[in-house]
Amino acid sequence: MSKVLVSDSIDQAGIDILSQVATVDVKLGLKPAELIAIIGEYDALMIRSGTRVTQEIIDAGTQLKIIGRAGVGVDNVDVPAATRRGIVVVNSPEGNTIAAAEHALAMILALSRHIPDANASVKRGAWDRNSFVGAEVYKKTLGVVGLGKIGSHVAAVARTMGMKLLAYDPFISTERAEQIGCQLVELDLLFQQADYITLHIPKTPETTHLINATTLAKMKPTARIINCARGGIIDEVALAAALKAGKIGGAALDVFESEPLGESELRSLGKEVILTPHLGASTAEAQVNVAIDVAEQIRDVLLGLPARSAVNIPGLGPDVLEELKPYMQLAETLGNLVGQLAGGRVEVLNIRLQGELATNKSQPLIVAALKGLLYQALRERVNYVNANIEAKERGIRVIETRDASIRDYAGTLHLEATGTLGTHSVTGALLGEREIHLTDVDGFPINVPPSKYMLFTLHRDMPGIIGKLGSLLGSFNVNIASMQVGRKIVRGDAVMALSIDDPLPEGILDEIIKVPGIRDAYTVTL
Ligand SMILES: NC(=O)C1=CN([C@@H]2O[C@H](COP(=O)(O)OP(=O)(O)OC[C@H]3O[C@@H](n4cnc5c(N)ncnc54)[C@H](O)[C@@H]3O)[C@@H](O)[C@H]2O)C=CC1
Ligand SMILES: O=C(O)CCC(=O)C(=O)O
Repeated sequence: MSKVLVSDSIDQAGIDILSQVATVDVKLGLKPAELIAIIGEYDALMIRSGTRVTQEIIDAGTQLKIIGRAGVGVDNVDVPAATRRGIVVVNSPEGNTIAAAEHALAMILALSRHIPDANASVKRGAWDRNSFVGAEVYKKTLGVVGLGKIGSHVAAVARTMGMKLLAYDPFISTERAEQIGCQLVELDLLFQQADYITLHIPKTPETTHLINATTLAKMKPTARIINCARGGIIDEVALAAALKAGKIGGAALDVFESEPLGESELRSLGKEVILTPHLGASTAEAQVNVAIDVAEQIRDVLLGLPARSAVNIPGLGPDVLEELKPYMQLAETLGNLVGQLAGGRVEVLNIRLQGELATNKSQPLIVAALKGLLYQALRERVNYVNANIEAKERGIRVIETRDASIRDYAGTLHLEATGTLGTHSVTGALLGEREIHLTDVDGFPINVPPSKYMLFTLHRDMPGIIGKLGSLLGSFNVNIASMQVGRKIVRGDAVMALSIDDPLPEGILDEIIKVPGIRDAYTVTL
């Protein structure tokens, strides 16, 4: 019989499901070394946010087939390490949506009416009605940053309380925002106009310290900020300083840069600050939902069936998967690339399956391309199962065509996306069995393997331009690993594809497009 280790507190409903197919050991509060010492015995590990599943733990889990996260965020799991070891990582993308949204709404009201401090004062024996005069949310402006599952629910409820809604989400269409009753605006405008700012975004390199001294300075002195998403999106030192100086009105935080919260200025502040110990998902209902959702997936995988919310591998049958695997990777890479070239808010994605890919068997490649396209917005939360639904919810129209007559390689995939940076296209193929190559960018033929950091320019093919770009990158200490120019006619328009060793430093794109002959430049991280 398989063995499952449950190392965080999980609802009994989940344990009951696991017990149908496995011996279940519940061991809470294990130290990393203790977990490393025993994980080798187990086929599956089920966790919440308390256990950090590091590379060492994954390496020690020699029998592990699946890690189940009973919740949304998988940032406490080293997913790439699990993927490398062939371990499926599953989560519950929706089981605690309502709980987290209601916690954010509770924070908005509790902050407005000083409920935690008023309660504490009565319990201390006082009857002080003057210190706790609050503010109404009716007719106030709520700025929702991140209009995904939780943000949308917060917005929908806030609307019924008579709040005016602004939203910032570069990956959501205007139509989708309007359906929820939100006006999509740029972040600066949201910061300037909102009375309440609520964060519902993942923590990514782009969102880390999104709320910092500079952005806090743009807010109203009465603004209240709520973070029930992820610690680290707010610079806590800057927030405490802004609150102390009266530069903003209040803050309610459920998540922290480091959890459990250690020494912090925030603890010393008064009724304008509410702190909860990562309780967003802590409702009886959500805990049953996530426990059942994740336990069922662990059970299925242990029985050799696919998982419905795998964050790192497709929920497809093993035969199809084996055959299509290299092309799935190609489709994902091209989706990610064209999404970044087209900018946010992609409205239309054209996918052409060419050559031997022009058959119905290749259908999963469409999902893989969408997964790649949505990666910048959703990170690990987009998977092969939900990519279609997520794209639909974002108002992305997918047009698929097949052309078996195009046979320059065995099979090629052509993707064209229209977003905030206009329409861009990429084509790719496999060289040999599985080496991905870009064969065309924006209609210009090239032949380069994609790399983690890339720079593309659209320029005029003329003497000296490569040298000038090389020197400019050199002056910013950017090392070029490879470079190729694609052109249709000599001295006409051309595309340059550069692989670089590190991400481009800020501001350099503006300098690049000043180089005479260069019309546009795009940087991507794959
Ligand atoms: N406090 C708690 O206990 C809980 C916290 N969470 C956290 O709440 C957050 C939101 O979760 P969901 O709504 O389920 O996720 P979701 O994936 O449905 O929505 C996230 C939204 O953020 C948007 N986004 C991505 N990058 C952005 C950026 N740079 N600027 C603005 N928008 C951006 C995406 O387009 C997407 O619409 C996550 O960080 C999740 O881990 C989730 C459940 C419980
Ligand atoms: O397990 C928990 O309580 C944390 C929930 C959470 O943050 C998530 O699902 O992303």
